[in-house]
Amino acid sequence: MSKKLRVGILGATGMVGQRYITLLADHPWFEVVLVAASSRSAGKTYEQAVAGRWKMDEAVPTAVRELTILDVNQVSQIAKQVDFVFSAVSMSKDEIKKIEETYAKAEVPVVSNNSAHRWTPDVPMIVPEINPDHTRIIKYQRERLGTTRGFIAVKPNCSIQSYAPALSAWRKFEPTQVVATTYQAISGAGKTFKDAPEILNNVVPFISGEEEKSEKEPLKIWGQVDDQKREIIPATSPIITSQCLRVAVLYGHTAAAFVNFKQKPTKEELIEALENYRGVPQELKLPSAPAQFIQYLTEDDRPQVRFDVNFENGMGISIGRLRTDKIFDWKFVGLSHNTARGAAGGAILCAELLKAQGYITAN
Ligand SMILES: N[C@@H](CC=O)C(=O)O
Repeated sequence: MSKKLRVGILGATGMVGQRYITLLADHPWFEVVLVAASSRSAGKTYEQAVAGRWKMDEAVPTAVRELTILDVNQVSQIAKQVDFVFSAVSMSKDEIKKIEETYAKAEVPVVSNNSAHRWTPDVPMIVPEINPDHTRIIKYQRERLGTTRGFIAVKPNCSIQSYAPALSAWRKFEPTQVVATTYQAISGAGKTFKDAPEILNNVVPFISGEEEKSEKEPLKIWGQVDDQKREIIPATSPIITSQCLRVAVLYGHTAAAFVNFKQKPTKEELIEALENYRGVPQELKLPSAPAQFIQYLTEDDRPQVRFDVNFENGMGISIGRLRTDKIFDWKFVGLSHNTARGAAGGAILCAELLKAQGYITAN
């Protein structure tokens, strides 16, 4: 068996960092050898640093308990010890942009959960089933950064994962207009019910920056690599408008969506397109790839967070309630796991794709 790639987690103590740690505990290709966080946690063991703030159901994996946390700003020291890093650092957007680029320039591939670089034109924003070919922009990014190994790749916001996969499966029917209302879990804000008592018996109709991300990010994912401009040119349709609400759910973002199409597909055609949607992760059988990317549920009261959020270990998308509408052509409800597919799990699948394509290698 070939040696595992050495991974560092930047921002290892936060909720997304903790999810990386648990999802990577028995990963066949990657081994967490380094954990980094802010200077407040640096010098502590991982177990000490997360004591009293560990939010996962699983115990802290034995292999990382005794790792000493490094300061994320110790870039050259960290660069020597890893083959690549996952970034879930919590800083201002400008600081994140800068530190992720510093790692890339230190020849460390960075797979990021943060939004800071999502609109950097030569940074691919990847959902491996949808736009695996966008990774070819990395050669231009490396030329700009002056690197041979280092680069930045990002995953999109968790809010889009409940409806963008269905719209991707339906691209051939040319969606023109989409309304998507999301009902987002509190873990998306890094909280549990213990930290967020204000959400009980409540719906909060505002999540900062979320609606813009929900409307724009799918367009970059459906865009094209322009070899002349050396950037990814976003698609111009469909027009998406969205409202994002925080609800009293721990894990699972639900979307209620309406769609108009240029072509006029039947319900059977739409369901068939969902169920047969396969991508490179399924073809290559990447370790975190769901066998079935999208399931269609026929029961009137599904998808439900309680029953469906863990479909395919939280890496599959559940769609249901597809029906015609008085104003739009079709409406449907979608559900995705926001910290698995929507955050750390999506980034791990992205890193698996990058390894399979030869962009992440042993240093
Ligand atoms: N911003 C999201 C998290 C997704 O990445 C949320 O607040 O739910």
